[in-house]
Amino acid sequence: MDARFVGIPELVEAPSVAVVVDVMRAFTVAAWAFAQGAEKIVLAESLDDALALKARHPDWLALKDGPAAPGFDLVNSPGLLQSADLGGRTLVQKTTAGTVGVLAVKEASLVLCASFVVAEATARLLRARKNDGVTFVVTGEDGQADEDLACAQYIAGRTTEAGTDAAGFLRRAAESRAAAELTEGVRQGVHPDDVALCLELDRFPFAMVATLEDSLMVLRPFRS
Ligand SMILES: O=C(O)[C@H](CS(=O)(=O)O)OP(=O)(O)O
Ligand SMILES: [Mg+2]
Repeated sequence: MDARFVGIPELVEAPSVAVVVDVMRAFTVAAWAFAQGAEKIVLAESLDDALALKARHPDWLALKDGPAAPGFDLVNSPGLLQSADLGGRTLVQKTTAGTVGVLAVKEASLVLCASFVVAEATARLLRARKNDGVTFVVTGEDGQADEDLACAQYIAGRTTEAGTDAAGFLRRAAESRAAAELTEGVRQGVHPDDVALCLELDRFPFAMVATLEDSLMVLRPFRS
């Protein structure tokens, strides 16, 4: 498998297969939402779009990163989501990096959203698909976020070599700028357990696949 690692600004044309990685925190949060029972997550283009979708579907829950805001029900924190009952619910998610990365590759034939908590399930799906080339979208810091790059490189390694050791990749994520900002209170809408929850390798057995449904990008868990 030929693995390419790119930031969002480098996405000039849609790849065939894209794995969009956001460890801290969008796709750790998405996985937790499914673990808490959510049926699907609609990835919104903007905060206004998220609120408009919720207005059209009053039973949907809107989630954003940063501080809580009027009209939004949830923030982008795995620690805060852990106690939410999301059974059967649809979420609308809008974040700074993760959801933007997915919308940039919505024309791809296969779009996976990934983080360490679904790493092996993501690699398993890629192994089963036997793709020649996979584009990993490193969503944070215009492709420089080391927590996302480390996770992408780990998943690429697991896809081709089952024995890839996670320790060094997890260490890089733990030492990343994002981890420091979450720990030091630079970012808002944070639970004290967020960094640790983002570093839980293979916490969940499912991958996450995003598909276009009626012109919306919709994320669902995929159990192989
Ligand atoms: O919620 C997050 O950690 C970040 C946003 S920010 O860097 O705190 O503004 O969003 P994400 O898209 O999950 O990287
Ligand atoms: Mg991030």
